[in-house]
Amino acid sequence: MDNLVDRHDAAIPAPAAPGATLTGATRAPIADESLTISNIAQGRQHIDDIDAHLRELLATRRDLSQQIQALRSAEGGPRIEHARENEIIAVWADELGPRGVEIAMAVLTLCRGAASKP
Ligand SMILES: C=C(O[C@@H]1C=C(C(=O)O)C=C[C@H]1O)C(=O)O
Repeated sequence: MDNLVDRHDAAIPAPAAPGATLTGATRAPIADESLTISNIAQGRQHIDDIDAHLRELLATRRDLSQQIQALRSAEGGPRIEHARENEIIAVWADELGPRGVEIAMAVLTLCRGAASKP
């Protein structure tokens, strides 16, 4: 996968090539770093790093989601599975409340496109 940390111009990058394997984190987990800051610029650098990490995770999540959707479609199933999505949304809601629901919905829309009308 591209080095997304240096791609501040990028929106959500293209998914990894089909068949690409997950090799784990490419940098030290942010949680291991000291997040005590001594100035605004340093705090903003941490935030930029976290945002880049989030975008990288989202690209990987979207790729996995699209593979699952393709496998289900190939078996004649629906692309979208509402029961599974409700489980995901509930976890985000438990952790973060109404804003968690909004984030979960945005993540799902990113990963599976717009839900078709019933
Ligand atoms: C990835 C899946 O397919 C769709 C996408 C989901 C997702 O991006 O999390 C969840 C449910 C489905 O609507 C799945 O069923 O797990």
